[in-house]
Amino acid sequence: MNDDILKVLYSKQDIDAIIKRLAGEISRDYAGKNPLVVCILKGAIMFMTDLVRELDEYVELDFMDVSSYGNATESSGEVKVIKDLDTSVAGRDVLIVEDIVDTGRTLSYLIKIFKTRDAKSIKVCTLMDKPDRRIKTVEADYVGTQVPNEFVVGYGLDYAERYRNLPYIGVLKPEIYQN
Ligand SMILES: O=P(O)(O)OC[C@H]1O[C@H](OP(=O)(O)OP(=O)(O)O)[C@H](O)[C@@H]1O
Ligand code: HPA
Ligand SMILES: [Mg+2]
Repeated sequence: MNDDILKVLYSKQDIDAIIKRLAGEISRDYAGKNPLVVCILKGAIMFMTDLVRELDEYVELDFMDVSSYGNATESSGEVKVIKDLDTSVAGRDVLIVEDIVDTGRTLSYLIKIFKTRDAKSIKVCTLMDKPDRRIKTVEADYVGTQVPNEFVVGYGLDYAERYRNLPYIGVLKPEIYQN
């Protein structure tokens, strides 16, 4: 295990089981719909690529890069679009794929944008939900698992751009970000 990790919350096997369940629900709900799956970079990259390989239906993929955390463990409060979609969402069934919903700022911003762009439907699939920290009232339609109010890293999630490539999700030792 990486020395900076206090404890592992979800092993790769745990994550795979969560993804299989979510993929079953999504495949059932989107049968015949050809949704546009929008991966929110960078955190959701591992989750999205594993999730779509478990889906039965045709999907299209696009990517949007938004950021509010910079190199910190607290949201700056301002969400910035760093890379926009290539695809028009007008008239499309959009499935936003997120790694984590924390304060909810990122998600509420994205939903607002996609509504103004006339998406036919907007749903959200998140691997993790951290409801204790919510500032914006927003809920995902598909939730992998709820996590406690701790800063988690791995499987796409970073602290200061590190730990994204860990194959598991763990809690970072507080001394790493307190120093
Ligand atoms: O609910 P919130 O408080 O808005 O937090 C959740 C968002 O924050 C993280 O992204 P971040 O801005 O760190 O960018 P990254 O995915 O590139 O790490 C995470 O991947 C979510 O997108
Ligand atoms: O717990 C977290 N870990 C990493 N990135 C995050 N972005 C929001 N919450 C988190
Ligand atoms: Mg981040």
